Amino acid sequence: MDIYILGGGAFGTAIGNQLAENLNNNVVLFVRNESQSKEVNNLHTNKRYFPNKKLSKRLKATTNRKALTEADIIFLAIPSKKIVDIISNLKFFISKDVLIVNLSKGILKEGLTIIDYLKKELSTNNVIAMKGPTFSSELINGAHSIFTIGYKTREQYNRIEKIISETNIHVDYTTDIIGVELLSVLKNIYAILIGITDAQYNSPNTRFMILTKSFSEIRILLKELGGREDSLFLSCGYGDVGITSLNDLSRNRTLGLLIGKGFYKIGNKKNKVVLEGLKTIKLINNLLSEEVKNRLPLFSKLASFFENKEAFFEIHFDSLINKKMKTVLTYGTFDLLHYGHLEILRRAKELGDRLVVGISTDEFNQVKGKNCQISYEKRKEFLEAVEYVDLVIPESEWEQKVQDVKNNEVDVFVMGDDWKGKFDYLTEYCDVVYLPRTLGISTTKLKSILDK
Ligand SMILES: NC(=O)C1=CN([C@@H]2O[C@H](COP(=O)(O)OP(=O)(O)OC[C@H]3O[C@@H](n4cnc5c(N)ncnc54)[C@H](OP(=O)(O)O)[C@@H]3O)[C@@H](O)[C@H]2O)C=CC1
Ligand SMILES: O=C(CO)COP(=O)(O)O
Repeated sequence: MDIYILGGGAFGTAIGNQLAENLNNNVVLFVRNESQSKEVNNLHTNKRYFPNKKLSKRLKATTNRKALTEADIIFLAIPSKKIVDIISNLKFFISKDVLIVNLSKGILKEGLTIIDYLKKELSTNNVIAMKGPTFSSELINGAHSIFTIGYKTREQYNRIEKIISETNIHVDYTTDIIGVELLSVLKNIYAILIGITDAQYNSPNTRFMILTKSFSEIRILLKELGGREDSLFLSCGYGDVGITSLNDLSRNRTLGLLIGKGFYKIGNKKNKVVLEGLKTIKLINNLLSEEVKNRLPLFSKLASFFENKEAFFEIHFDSLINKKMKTVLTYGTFDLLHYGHLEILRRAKELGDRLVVGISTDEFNQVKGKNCQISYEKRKEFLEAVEYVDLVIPESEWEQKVQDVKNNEVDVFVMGDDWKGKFDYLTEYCDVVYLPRTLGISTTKLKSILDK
């Protein structure tokens, strides 16, 4: 298999050297500097990145763009901010059949993933992600290391499986390519935060408190930005967040340590080190609504620190961490449960941590003149099976709401906006929110379809 690696820096060299262990792989680093190419080919070293390392004699290098036309697989091991320039310069030498593997841990302007950019720019779907808890300095020394492959077709996965045999590279895999891309970006952001925390507190208790909260925020971000929650359990998730946040080999964590100790000046244009996390905070922040940001106190604090060029990063534990548990209350009949119901329950739950749902009893429905298809007991069972719902209580009369709010220590009362204004009297006891209804679906509509 002919493998070309764009980038002969630390990571490109490390992974190339390891892939060269497999005698069926012809591995070539594509570099921009002729003297570096000669050094790799003749002296089998790349001293700028690994001063003490002799590389495999089987690892080659080139500066010749035409050579890329021979590739079966091309790996991208270049900083994300350079990708657009480099690919637009090389795209005429990259054939449609080649498998492109993105190793770079960043996103592009307007939140475009590198994968989506490559697909569009190279007019191909043959693009996959490969990210893991893998420091170059470890990989170059042959440490057993794992990556998550974010792929779409079996053929793509097979090709990777083939080239990693006989090496110390291992893989887990998912079809959630976007999740793999996002996690590789988010882990850098939170590694900066853990670095700051360690510099300021040097306390395992505090570190793991912030790390636990970081995982909760990463989970929210992953879901909001289109990834799958279960990808967090792969090596690109817990693995990469862990290695980058907790190890001083990480550049992002080191940046956090410098900020925490007061050494880092925001806006330092002279920096040559690849700091993917720094660039991505703003890009991710621009993608989020205010409602989502409110659920991400750690991320929001970091974003405002960089945006406002604050002099000192301070963790206000009371506001950042000791967020009081919020209870949300809503009411309904929930007859013939449908996706409009699920939508309102999901959005209600997002306003707090615990969702209580009052459902009208069969007797109360009679008072209201409502004809229900499903009994109270069955409707209760349905609702209890919904993951957003924590408690179901009976609603037997109109007047019970104030008492329910008090009994359940409710912070937010939520109803669909068809009730707008009707429950404003509850603002004396809690916040009152009217959520827009989901268009195109209602129980009335379902009943009329069933009647026909
Ligand atoms: N998938 C994974 O598990 C991992 C991925 N990474 C990612 O890999 C990427 C590269 O990181 P790393 O190797 O550590 O960084 P390095 O700084 O060590 O290397 C960067 C490479 O990119 C090249 N480069 C930079 N600018 C240009 C340009 N304008 N034109 C052509 N080449 C350029 C450099 O060339 P030159 O030497 O000539 O300056 C160098 O070869 C990052 O996105 C990083 O996040 C890192 C670790 C693990
Ligand atoms: O991605 C990495 C380890 O998996 C390297 O992290 P840094 O870029 O923070 O050094």
